[in-house]
Amino acid sequence: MSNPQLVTLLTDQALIAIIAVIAIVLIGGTTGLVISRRRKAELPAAEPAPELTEPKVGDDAEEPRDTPTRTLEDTELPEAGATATIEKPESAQGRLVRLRARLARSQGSLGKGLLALLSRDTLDEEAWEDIETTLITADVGVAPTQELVEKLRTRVRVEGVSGDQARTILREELIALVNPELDRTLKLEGKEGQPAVVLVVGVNGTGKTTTVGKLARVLVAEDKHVVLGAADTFRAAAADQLQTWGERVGVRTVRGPEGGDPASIAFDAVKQGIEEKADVVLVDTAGRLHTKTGLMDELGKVKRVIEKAAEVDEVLLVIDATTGQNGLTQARVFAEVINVTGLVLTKLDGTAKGGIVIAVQRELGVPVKLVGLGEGADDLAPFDAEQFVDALLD
Ligand SMILES: Nc1nc2c(ncn2[C@@H]2O[C@H](COP(=O)(O)OP(=O)(O)OP(=O)(O)O)[C@@H](O)[C@H]2O)c(=O)[nH]1
Repeated sequence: MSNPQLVTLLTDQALIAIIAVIAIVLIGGTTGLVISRRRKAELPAAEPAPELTEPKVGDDAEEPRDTPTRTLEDTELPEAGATATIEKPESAQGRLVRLRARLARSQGSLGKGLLALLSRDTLDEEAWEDIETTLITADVGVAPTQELVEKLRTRVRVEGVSGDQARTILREELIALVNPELDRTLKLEGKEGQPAVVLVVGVNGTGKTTTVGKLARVLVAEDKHVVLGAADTFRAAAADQLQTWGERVGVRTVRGPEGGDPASIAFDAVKQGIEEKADVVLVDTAGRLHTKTGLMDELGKVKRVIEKAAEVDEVLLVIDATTGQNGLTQARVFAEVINVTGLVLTKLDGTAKGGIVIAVQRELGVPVKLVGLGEGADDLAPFDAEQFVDALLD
C-alpha cells in the first residue's frame, strides 16, 4: 500500500470513530437531561422562605384548635351504669383511725413537751412558767392557758404527780378545756323533706373549696344524695375545682358564669337540690374580706336568697390552723357578720399549734366540728375532743 492510500484510509477510519464518539456523547447527554428534568418536575415547588418575626407577649404558643373547647357547664353527670370512674370515699370511722396517727405526728411535740414538764421531779415556778409558755406557743390562748395551769397546779398539789398520774391529770384537764360537752354533729336534717343546706364561709385560701369537696365525700360515704353550689364566683378556678371534686364521687355541681351573682347560684343550687330530692346541698362561697360591710352584704344576701327556697341549717366557718392569731382575728369578723354554727380547722397537719382548737372555740363560742389533716381527698375528719387529746399525748 502506497503512503497516500494509507493516509486516506486512516483519515476515513478516524472520521467514522470521531462521529461515533460524538453520537454517543450526544445521546447520553440528552437522556441525562430528560431524567434530571423529570426528577425536578416530581419535586414539590419550593416553599417561599417564611418571614421570621419575634414572638410577642400574649401570642399563643400553639395554633388554636379548630374544635371548640367544651365548656364545663355542658358537663353532665355520668350515665347510670357508667359509674366505673366514680370513687368510693373512705367511711368516717376508717379515716378517723388513719388520721389519728397523722394528728399525733403533727401535735406530738405539744403533748410530749407538756408531759415532760409536768413529770419533772420538782415542779418549781420555772417549770410552771415553761408549761405556760408551751401552751401559749401552741396557740392555746392566754385565758385558757392560765385556767389550765391553775387547775393543773391545784391537782398536782392535791394528787401528786407520781407514776402515770401526770398523764392522767393532763389528759383530763385538756379534754375539759376542749370541752367534750359541745354538740359537734352536723345539722343535716332538712325541714319538711327539704334538703339540709350547709353554707361554707371563710377567708380565701383557708381551704373552703377543698373542705366542701371533702365533706361531699364524707356524705357520699354515708349514702347521702348531695348537690354542690359553686357560689365562689370571685376566683375563676374555684367552680372548676369544686366540679372536679363533685364528679369524682358522682355529685352534681351547680355553677354560674364567672363573676356572676353568688346569691343566685346558691339559690339555683338549693332549687336543684329540692328538685333532685337531695339530702344535702353544700354551698361554697367566696371569702373576700376587703371590708366588713362588703362581706356582710355578700354573705347576708346569699343567706337571705337561699332562705327563699329552704332554711340554712349549718354555716361552717373554715379556719386555717397555720395562721394562728391572724386566723382568729379573721374568724371573729366572719362570726360578726353571719351566725356561724360550726368551725372547720384545716391544715392541722401543717402545724404543731393544735392549741388553736381551744382558742378558737373559746373566742367564737362555736364548736370545732371538722378538722382537715392533709391535702388528700379523704383527709377530713369529724372532730372528737378525747381522740384529739389522746393524739396529743400519744
Ligand atoms: N396540708 C393541708 N392542706 C390543705 C388542707 N385543706 C386545704 N388545703 C390546701 O389549701 C389550699 C387552698 O385550698 P382551697 O380549698 O382552694 O381554699 P379556698 O378557701 O377555697 O380558697 P378561695 O377559693 O381562694 O377562697 C389548697 O392547696 C388545699 O389543698 C389540709 O387540711 N391540709
